[in-house]
Amino acid sequence: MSAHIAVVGASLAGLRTAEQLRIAGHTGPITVLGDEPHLPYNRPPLSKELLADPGDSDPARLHASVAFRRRAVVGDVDFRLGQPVASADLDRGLLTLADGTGVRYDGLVAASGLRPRRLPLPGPRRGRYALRTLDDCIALRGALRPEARVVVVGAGFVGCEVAATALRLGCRVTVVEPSGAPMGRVLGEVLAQAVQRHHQAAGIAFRTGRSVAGVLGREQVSGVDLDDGTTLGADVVVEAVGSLPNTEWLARPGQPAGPDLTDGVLCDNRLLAVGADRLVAVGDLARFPNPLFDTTPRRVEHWSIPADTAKRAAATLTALLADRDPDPLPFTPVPSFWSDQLDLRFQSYGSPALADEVCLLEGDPEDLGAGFLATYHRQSRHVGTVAVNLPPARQRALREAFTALVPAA
Ligand SMILES: Cc1cc2nc3c(=O)[nH]c(=O)nc-3n(C[C@H](O)[C@H](O)[C@H](O)COP(=O)(O)OP(=O)(O)OC[C@H]3O[C@@H](n4cnc5c(N)ncnc54)[C@H](O)[C@@H]3O)c2cc1C
Repeated sequence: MSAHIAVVGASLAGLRTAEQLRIAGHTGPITVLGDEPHLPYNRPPLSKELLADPGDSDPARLHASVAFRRRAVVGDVDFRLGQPVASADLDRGLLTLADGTGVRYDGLVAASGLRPRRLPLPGPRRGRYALRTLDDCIALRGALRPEARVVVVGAGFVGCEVAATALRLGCRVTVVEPSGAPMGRVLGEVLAQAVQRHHQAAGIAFRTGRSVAGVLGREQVSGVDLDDGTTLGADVVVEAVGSLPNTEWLARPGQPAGPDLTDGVLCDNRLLAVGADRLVAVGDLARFPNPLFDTTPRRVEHWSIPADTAKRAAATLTALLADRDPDPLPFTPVPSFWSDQLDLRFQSYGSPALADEVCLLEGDPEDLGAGFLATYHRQSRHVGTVAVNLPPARQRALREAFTALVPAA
Protein backbone atom coordinates (compact mmCIF):
# COMPACT_ATOMS: atom_id res chain seq x y z
CA MET A 1 0.00 0.00 0.00
CA SER A 2 1.68 3.27 -1.05
CA ALA A 3 -0.53 5.70 0.91
CA HIS A 4 1.40 8.29 2.94
CA ILE A 5 0.66 8.33 6.67
CA ALA A 6 1.60 11.37 8.73
CA VAL A 7 1.97 11.05 12.50
CA VAL A 8 1.86 14.30 14.51
CA GLY A 9 3.81 13.90 17.76
CA ALA A 10 7.19 12.15 18.02
CA SER A 11 6.88 10.69 21.49
CA LEU A 12 5.90 7.26 22.76
CA ALA A 13 2.49 7.06 21.07
CA GLY A 14 3.80 8.39 17.75
CA LEU A 15 6.73 5.98 17.76
CA ARG A 16 4.63 2.98 18.73
CA THR A 17 2.05 3.78 16.03
CA ALA A 18 4.75 3.98 13.35
CA GLU A 19 5.98 0.55 14.48
CA GLN A 20 2.47 -0.90 14.49
CA LEU A 21 1.69 0.48 11.03
CA ARG A 22 4.60 -1.54 9.66
CA ILE A 23 3.53 -4.61 11.64
CA ALA A 24 -0.02 -4.18 10.27
CA GLY A 25 1.40 -4.34 6.75
CA HIS A 26 1.57 -0.69 5.73
CA THR A 27 4.43 -0.41 3.23
CA GLY A 28 3.94 3.20 2.10
CA PRO A 29 5.82 6.19 3.46
CA ILE A 30 5.39 7.22 7.11
CA THR A 31 6.42 10.66 8.36
CA VAL A 32 6.56 11.38 12.10
CA LEU A 33 6.54 15.10 12.89
CA GLY A 34 7.56 16.26 16.36
CA ASP A 35 8.01 19.72 17.79
CA GLU A 36 10.65 18.60 20.33
CA PRO A 37 14.24 18.35 19.04
CA HIS A 38 14.72 14.90 20.63
CA LEU A 39 14.05 11.40 19.39
CA PRO A 40 11.21 9.73 21.31
CA TYR A 41 12.08 9.17 24.96
CA ASN A 42 10.36 7.86 28.07
CA ARG A 43 8.77 10.49 30.32
CA PRO A 44 8.43 8.51 33.60
CA PRO A 45 12.13 8.99 34.58
CA LEU A 46 11.72 12.78 34.27
CA SER A 47 10.15 13.00 37.74
CA LYS A 48 12.19 10.13 39.22
CA GLU A 49 15.65 8.79 38.23
CA LEU A 50 16.65 11.54 35.82
CA LEU A 51 15.48 14.34 38.11
CA ALA A 52 17.35 12.74 41.02
CA ASP A 53 20.67 12.15 39.33
CA PRO A 54 22.43 15.34 38.29
CA GLY A 55 25.30 13.28 36.86
CA ASP A 56 23.07 11.46 34.42
CA SER A 57 22.47 13.89 31.58
CA ASP A 58 22.88 11.44 28.73
CA PRO A 59 19.61 11.45 26.76
CA ALA A 60 20.75 8.31 24.92
CA ARG A 61 20.53 6.33 28.16
CA LEU A 62 17.15 7.84 28.91
CA HIS A 63 15.61 6.69 25.66
CA ALA A 64 17.69 3.58 25.20
CA SER A 65 14.79 1.14 25.33
CA VAL A 66 12.53 2.96 22.87
CA ALA A 67 15.36 4.05 20.59
CA PHE A 68 16.44 0.44 20.26
CA ARG A 69 13.04 -0.69 19.12
CA ARG A 70 12.88 2.20 16.67
CA ARG A 71 16.03 0.97 14.92
CA ALA A 72 14.78 -2.59 14.86
CA VAL A 73 11.26 -2.06 13.59
CA VAL A 74 10.83 1.34 11.96
CA GLY A 75 14.19 2.16 10.42
CA ASP A 76 12.48 3.40 7.25
CA VAL A 77 10.29 5.99 8.94
CA ASP A 78 11.03 9.65 8.25
CA PHE A 79 11.37 11.41 11.65
CA ARG A 80 11.17 15.19 11.24
CA LEU A 81 12.10 16.63 14.62
CA GLY A 82 11.85 20.25 15.79
CA GLN A 83 8.92 20.63 13.35
CA PRO A 84 5.72 21.84 15.03
CA VAL A 85 2.58 21.24 12.99
CA ALA A 86 0.59 24.48 12.92
CA SER A 87 -2.63 23.30 11.26
CA ALA A 88 -4.35 20.48 9.40
CA ASP A 89 -6.67 20.76 6.42
CA LEU A 90 -8.58 17.54 6.99
CA ASP A 91 -10.61 17.84 3.78
CA ARG A 92 -7.57 18.19 1.51
CA GLY A 93 -5.23 15.96 3.55
CA LEU A 94 -2.65 18.69 4.07
CA LEU A 95 -0.60 19.61 7.14
CA THR A 96 1.05 23.02 7.43
CA LEU A 97 4.17 23.23 9.58
CA ALA A 98 5.07 26.28 11.66
CA ASP A 99 7.63 27.30 9.01
CA GLY A 100 4.93 27.26 6.31
CA THR A 101 5.94 23.96 4.69
CA GLY A 102 3.05 21.76 3.50
CA VAL A 103 2.96 17.98 4.04
CA ARG A 104 0.34 15.95 2.15
CA TYR A 105 -1.02 12.77 3.65
CA ASP A 106 -3.57 10.02 2.96
CA GLY A 107 -3.98 8.95 6.59
CA LEU A 108 -3.35 10.99 9.75
CA VAL A 109 -2.40 9.96 13.31
CA ALA A 110 -2.89 12.49 16.12
CA ALA A 111 -0.24 11.69 18.76
CA SER A 112 0.42 15.19 20.09
CA GLY A 113 -0.21 14.39 23.76
CA LEU A 114 -0.47 16.96 26.52
CA ARG A 115 1.26 20.01 27.91
CA PRO A 116 1.24 21.15 31.56
CA ARG A 117 -1.53 23.42 32.75
CA ARG A 118 0.01 26.52 34.38
CA LEU A 119 -1.24 28.57 37.34
CA PRO A 120 -3.08 31.61 35.96
CA LEU A 121 -1.15 33.92 38.31
CA PRO A 122 1.13 36.85 37.51
CA GLY A 123 4.53 37.18 39.15
CA PRO A 124 8.15 36.39 38.38
CA ARG A 125 8.90 33.65 35.84
CA ARG A 126 12.32 32.71 37.26
CA GLY A 127 11.94 29.94 39.82
CA ARG A 128 8.60 28.70 38.39
CA TYR A 129 8.67 25.28 36.73
CA ALA A 130 6.39 22.70 35.14
CA LEU A 131 7.46 19.20 34.12
CA ARG A 132 6.59 17.46 30.88
CA THR A 133 9.69 17.35 28.68
CA LEU A 134 13.35 16.38 28.95
CA ASP A 135 14.23 20.07 28.72
CA ASP A 136 11.80 20.85 31.59
CA CYS A 137 13.51 18.14 33.68
CA ILE A 138 17.02 19.44 33.02
CA ALA A 139 15.91 23.00 33.92
CA LEU A 140 14.16 21.92 37.13
CA ARG A 141 16.89 19.69 38.44
CA GLY A 142 19.37 22.56 38.18
CA ALA A 143 17.22 24.38 40.73
CA LEU A 144 16.79 21.50 43.22
CA ARG A 145 19.83 22.31 45.35
CA PRO A 146 20.19 21.09 48.96
CA GLU A 147 18.23 23.33 51.36
CA ALA A 148 16.29 24.98 48.51
CA ARG A 149 12.73 25.78 49.62
CA VAL A 150 10.51 23.95 47.13
CA VAL A 151 6.74 24.40 46.91
CA VAL A 152 5.01 21.81 44.76
CA VAL A 153 1.53 22.93 43.74
CA GLY A 154 -0.68 19.90 43.12
CA ALA A 155 -0.56 16.53 44.88
CA GLY A 156 -1.30 14.29 41.92
CA PHE A 157 1.14 11.53 40.95
CA VAL A 158 3.63 13.78 39.13
CA GLY A 159 3.52 16.39 41.94
CA CYS A 160 4.12 13.73 44.60
CA GLU A 161 6.97 12.17 42.61
CA VAL A 162 8.67 15.55 42.21
CA ALA A 163 8.20 16.24 45.94
CA ALA A 164 9.76 12.86 46.82
CA THR A 165 12.71 13.41 44.49
CA ALA A 166 13.29 16.96 45.75
CA LEU A 167 13.31 15.67 49.34
CA ARG A 168 15.87 13.04 48.36
CA LEU A 169 18.04 15.83 46.94
CA GLY A 170 18.01 17.63 50.29
CA CYS A 171 15.39 20.28 49.51
CA ARG A 172 12.84 21.54 52.01
CA VAL A 173 9.55 20.53 50.40
CA THR A 174 5.95 21.64 50.90
CA VAL A 175 3.07 20.32 48.80
CA VAL A 176 0.01 22.55 48.40
CA GLU A 177 -3.19 20.79 47.33
CA PRO A 178 -6.64 22.41 47.18
CA SER A 179 -8.60 19.17 47.67
CA GLY A 180 -7.92 16.52 50.28
CA ALA A 181 -5.06 14.07 50.72
CA PRO A 182 -2.53 13.39 47.93
CA MET A 183 -3.71 11.39 44.90
CA GLY A 184 -7.07 11.00 46.66
CA ARG A 185 -9.11 11.01 43.44
CA VAL A 186 -7.41 7.77 42.38
CA LEU A 187 -6.43 6.11 45.67
CA GLY A 188 -9.52 6.92 47.74
CA GLU A 189 -9.50 8.71 51.08
CA VAL A 190 -8.12 5.97 53.39
CA LEU A 191 -5.09 5.10 51.28
CA ALA A 192 -4.45 8.75 50.33
CA GLN A 193 -4.42 9.79 54.02
CA ALA A 194 -2.02 6.93 54.75
CA VAL A 195 0.29 8.08 51.97
CA GLN A 196 0.21 11.63 53.32
CA ARG A 197 1.22 10.42 56.79
CA HIS A 198 3.99 8.29 55.25
CA HIS A 199 5.36 11.23 53.25
CA GLN A 200 5.04 13.61 56.21
CA ALA A 201 7.01 11.23 58.41
CA ALA A 202 9.78 11.31 55.80
CA GLY A 203 9.86 15.12 55.86
CA ILE A 204 7.46 16.44 53.21
CA ALA A 205 5.07 19.11 54.55
CA PHE A 206 1.51 19.24 53.22
CA ARG A 207 -0.94 22.13 53.04
CA THR A 208 -4.10 20.36 51.90
CA GLY A 209 -7.40 22.17 51.38
CA ARG A 210 -5.40 25.27 50.38
CA SER A 211 -4.65 26.82 47.01
CA VAL A 212 -2.03 29.29 45.83
CA ALA A 213 -3.46 32.81 45.56
CA GLY A 214 -0.31 34.65 44.48
CA VAL A 215 3.33 34.16 43.51
CA LEU A 216 5.76 36.51 45.25
CA GLY A 217 9.06 38.02 44.14
CA ARG A 218 10.37 40.57 41.65
CA GLU A 219 12.40 38.70 39.04
CA GLN A 220 12.96 35.50 41.03
CA VAL A 221 10.28 33.63 43.02
CA SER A 222 10.53 34.31 46.75
CA GLY A 223 7.34 32.63 47.97
CA VAL A 224 3.63 31.99 47.47
CA ASP A 225 0.56 33.38 49.17
CA LEU A 226 -2.08 30.81 50.08
CA ASP A 227 -5.83 31.44 50.08
CA ASP A 228 -5.97 31.38 53.91
CA GLY A 229 -3.73 34.47 54.05
CA THR A 230 -0.54 32.60 55.00
CA THR A 231 2.71 32.83 53.05
CA LEU A 232 5.24 30.11 52.24
CA GLY A 233 8.79 31.14 51.43
CA ALA A 234 10.01 29.46 48.23
CA ASP A 235 13.04 29.42 45.95
CA VAL A 236 11.37 27.00 43.56
CA VAL A 237 7.68 26.60 42.68
CA VAL A 238 6.71 23.51 40.71
CA GLU A 239 3.29 23.76 39.08
CA ALA A 240 1.90 20.22 38.86
CA VAL A 241 -1.73 21.16 38.34
CA GLY A 242 -2.73 18.90 35.46
CA SER A 243 -2.42 18.94 31.71
CA LEU A 244 -4.06 20.30 28.58
CA PRO A 245 -4.42 18.34 25.33
CA ASN A 246 -2.39 19.64 22.35
CA THR A 247 -5.24 19.86 19.84
CA GLU A 248 -4.92 23.43 18.53
CA TRP A 249 -3.37 22.20 15.26
CA LEU A 250 -6.58 20.23 14.58
CA ALA A 251 -8.96 23.14 15.24
CA ARG A 252 -11.10 24.37 12.34
CA PRO A 253 -12.14 27.87 13.35
CA GLY A 254 -15.41 28.98 11.78
CA GLN A 255 -16.26 25.51 10.44
CA PRO A 256 -19.14 23.73 12.16
CA ALA A 257 -18.15 20.15 11.26
CA GLY A 258 -14.94 18.41 12.25
CA PRO A 259 -13.45 16.37 15.08
CA ASP A 260 -14.71 16.86 18.63
CA LEU A 261 -11.77 18.43 20.50
CA THR A 262 -13.61 19.06 23.78
CA ASP A 263 -11.03 17.10 25.81
CA GLY A 264 -8.45 15.54 23.51
CA VAL A 265 -9.73 13.92 20.33
CA LEU A 266 -13.05 12.10 20.71
CA CYS A 267 -12.77 8.66 19.08
CA ASP A 268 -14.94 5.61 18.66
CA ASN A 269 -13.82 2.31 20.14
CA ARG A 270 -11.62 1.68 17.08
CA LEU A 271 -9.77 4.98 17.77
CA LEU A 272 -11.19 6.59 14.64
CA ALA A 273 -11.85 10.29 15.33
CA VAL A 274 -15.56 11.10 15.43
CA GLY A 275 -16.40 13.71 12.76
CA ALA A 276 -13.27 13.23 10.63
CA ASP A 277 -12.17 10.73 7.98
CA ARG A 278 -8.82 8.92 7.93
CA LEU A 279 -7.86 10.41 11.32
CA VAL A 280 -7.02 8.23 14.31
CA ALA A 281 -5.82 9.39 17.73
CA VAL A 282 -3.46 7.61 20.15
CA GLY A 283 -1.87 7.92 23.58
CA ASP A 284 -2.75 10.60 26.14
CA LEU A 285 -4.65 12.56 23.47
CA ALA A 286 -7.23 9.90 22.55
CA ARG A 287 -10.62 10.02 24.31
CA PHE A 288 -12.32 6.70 23.68
CA PRO A 289 -14.89 4.40 25.31
CA ASN A 290 -13.51 1.27 26.99
CA PRO A 291 -16.26 -1.40 27.27
CA LEU A 292 -14.29 -2.93 30.14
CA PHE A 293 -15.88 -0.19 32.27
CA ASP A 294 -18.79 1.51 30.46
CA THR A 295 -19.63 3.53 27.35
CA THR A 296 -18.21 6.90 28.49
CA PRO A 297 -15.24 8.07 26.39
CA ARG A 298 -12.23 8.99 28.55
CA ARG A 299 -8.61 9.97 28.08
CA VAL A 300 -6.07 7.85 29.97
CA GLU A 301 -2.70 9.37 30.91
CA HIS A 302 -0.66 6.21 31.53
CA TRP A 303 2.54 4.98 29.94
CA SER A 304 0.85 1.71 28.90
CA ILE A 305 -1.82 3.40 26.77
CA PRO A 306 0.40 4.58 23.85
CA ALA A 307 1.34 0.97 23.04
CA ASP A 308 -2.24 -0.32 23.40
CA THR A 309 -3.82 2.47 21.35
CA ALA A 310 -1.05 2.39 18.73
CA LYS A 311 -1.79 -1.23 17.92
CA ARG A 312 -5.51 -0.71 17.52
CA ALA A 313 -5.27 2.65 15.71
CA ALA A 314 -2.71 1.29 13.24
CA ALA A 315 -4.99 -1.67 12.44
CA THR A 316 -7.96 0.69 11.98
CA LEU A 317 -6.14 3.14 9.71
CA THR A 318 -4.48 0.43 7.63
CA ALA A 319 -7.86 -1.23 7.05
CA LEU A 320 -9.53 2.05 6.06
CA LEU A 321 -6.76 2.98 3.61
CA ALA A 322 -7.11 -0.47 2.02
CA ASP A 323 -10.93 -0.06 1.80
CA ARG A 324 -11.46 -2.85 4.31
CA ASP A 325 -13.73 -2.70 7.36
CA PRO A 326 -11.76 -2.19 10.61
CA ASP A 327 -11.73 -4.99 13.16
CA PRO A 328 -15.18 -5.04 14.87
CA LEU A 329 -13.91 -6.68 18.10
CA PRO A 330 -14.19 -4.31 21.09
CA PHE A 331 -10.97 -2.60 22.18
CA THR A 332 -10.61 -3.21 25.93
CA PRO A 333 -7.13 -2.22 27.17
CA VAL A 334 -6.46 -2.63 30.90
CA PRO A 335 -5.11 0.76 32.04
CA SER A 336 -2.08 0.30 34.27
CA PHE A 337 0.50 2.61 35.78
CA TRP A 338 3.20 2.69 38.37
CA SER A 339 4.58 5.47 40.53
CA ASP A 340 7.75 5.58 42.65
CA GLN A 341 7.72 7.86 45.70
CA LEU A 342 10.35 7.60 48.45
CA ASP A 343 10.39 3.92 49.43
CA LEU A 344 6.93 3.21 47.96
CA ARG A 345 6.15 1.71 44.57
CA PHE A 346 2.50 2.03 43.60
CA GLN A 347 1.08 -0.21 40.90
CA SER A 348 -2.44 0.30 39.61
CA TYR A 349 -4.61 -1.75 37.26
CA GLY A 350 -7.95 -0.72 35.85
CA SER A 351 -9.61 2.59 36.74
CA PRO A 352 -9.70 2.98 40.54
CA ALA A 353 -10.89 6.58 40.10
CA LEU A 354 -14.28 5.26 38.92
CA ALA A 355 -14.92 3.41 42.21
CA ASP A 356 -17.61 4.16 44.80
CA GLU A 357 -16.18 1.64 47.28
CA VAL A 358 -12.66 0.60 48.29
CA CYS A 359 -11.81 -2.75 49.93
CA LEU A 360 -8.55 -2.90 51.85
CA LEU A 361 -7.45 -6.48 51.32
CA GLU A 362 -3.93 -6.73 52.68
CA GLY A 363 -1.56 -4.71 54.79
CA ASP A 364 -1.73 -1.97 57.38
CA PRO A 365 -2.29 1.63 56.21
CA GLU A 366 0.11 2.72 58.98
CA ASP A 367 2.91 0.63 57.46
CA LEU A 368 2.57 0.95 53.68
CA GLY A 369 6.22 0.09 53.13
CA ALA A 370 5.54 -3.49 54.27
CA GLY A 371 3.10 -4.04 51.40
CA PHE A 372 -0.51 -3.10 50.79
CA LEU A 373 -3.34 -4.16 48.49
CA ALA A 374 -6.76 -2.63 47.82
CA THR A 375 -9.47 -3.36 45.27
CA TYR A 376 -11.86 -0.74 43.90
CA HIS A 377 -15.51 -1.35 43.04
CA ARG A 378 -18.32 0.53 41.33
CA GLN A 379 -21.83 -0.74 42.05
CA SER A 380 -20.16 -3.89 43.38
CA ARG A 381 -18.23 -4.46 40.13
CA HIS A 382 -14.43 -4.65 40.33
CA VAL A 383 -13.00 -1.65 38.40
CA GLY A 384 -9.48 -1.30 39.81
CA THR A 385 -6.64 -2.67 41.94
CA VAL A 386 -3.88 -0.71 43.68
CA ALA A 387 -0.84 -2.43 45.15
CA VAL A 388 1.95 -0.83 47.16
CA ASN A 389 5.34 -2.54 47.46
CA LEU A 390 4.17 -5.97 46.35
CA PRO A 391 6.78 -8.20 44.65
CA PRO A 392 6.77 -8.23 40.80
CA ALA A 393 5.40 -11.78 40.54
CA ARG A 394 2.35 -10.83 42.59
CA GLN A 395 1.85 -7.70 40.48
CA ARG A 396 1.73 -9.78 37.29
CA ALA A 397 -0.83 -12.10 38.87
CA LEU A 398 -2.94 -9.11 39.94
CA ARG A 399 -2.99 -7.74 36.40
CA GLU A 400 -4.13 -11.08 34.99
CA ALA A 401 -6.71 -11.50 37.73
CA PHE A 402 -8.03 -8.02 37.00
CA THR A 403 -8.65 -8.81 33.33
CA ALA A 404 -10.51 -11.98 34.26
CA LEU A 405 -12.55 -10.32 37.00
CA VAL A 406 -14.03 -7.34 35.16
CA PRO A 407 -16.95 -8.32 32.93
CA ALA A 408 -17.41 -6.46 29.65
CA ALA A 409 -20.08 -3.73 29.72
C1 LIG B 1 6.95 13.69 34.45
C2 LIG B 1 6.09 12.54 34.03
C3 LIG B 1 6.15 11.33 34.72
C4 LIG B 1 5.34 10.26 34.34
N1 LIG B 1 5.42 9.10 35.05
C5 LIG B 1 4.64 8.06 34.72
C6 LIG B 1 4.69 6.83 35.46
O1 LIG B 1 5.48 6.68 36.40
N2 LIG B 1 3.88 5.82 35.09
C7 LIG B 1 3.00 5.93 34.04
O2 LIG B 1 2.25 4.99 33.75
N3 LIG B 1 2.92 7.08 33.32
C8 LIG B 1 3.72 8.13 33.63
N4 LIG B 1 3.65 9.30 32.90
C9 LIG B 1 2.70 9.39 31.77
C10 LIG B 1 3.31 8.91 30.44
O3 LIG B 1 4.62 9.36 30.30
C11 LIG B 1 2.42 9.43 29.30
O4 LIG B 1 1.19 8.77 29.42
C12 LIG B 1 3.02 9.21 27.92
O5 LIG B 1 4.22 9.94 27.78
C13 LIG B 1 2.06 9.65 26.82
O6 LIG B 1 2.68 9.58 25.58
P1 LIG B 1 2.09 10.32 24.30
O7 LIG B 1 3.03 9.99 23.19
O8 LIG B 1 0.64 10.03 24.15
O9 LIG B 1 2.14 11.89 24.62
P2 LIG B 1 3.41 12.84 24.89
O10 LIG B 1 4.47 12.07 25.58
O11 LIG B 1 2.86 14.08 25.51
O12 LIG B 1 3.94 13.19 23.42
C14 LIG B 1 3.33 14.08 22.53
C15 LIG B 1 4.42 14.69 21.66
O13 LIG B 1 3.81 15.50 20.64
C16 LIG B 1 4.47 16.75 20.56
N5 LIG B 1 3.58 17.75 19.96
C17 LIG B 1 2.56 18.42 20.55
N6 LIG B 1 1.97 19.27 19.68
C18 LIG B 1 2.64 19.12 18.50
C19 LIG B 1 2.50 19.73 17.22
N7 LIG B 1 1.55 20.64 16.97
N8 LIG B 1 3.36 19.38 16.24
C20 LIG B 1 4.33 18.43 16.47
N9 LIG B 1 4.50 17.82 17.67
C21 LIG B 1 3.65 18.16 18.66
C22 LIG B 1 4.82 17.02 22.02
O14 LIG B 1 5.80 18.01 22.16
C23 LIG B 1 5.32 15.64 22.45
O15 LIG B 1 6.65 15.45 22.08
C24 LIG B 1 4.45 10.40 33.25
C25 LIG B 1 4.38 11.62 32.55
C26 LIG B 1 5.19 12.67 32.93
C27 LIG B 1 5.10 13.99 32.17
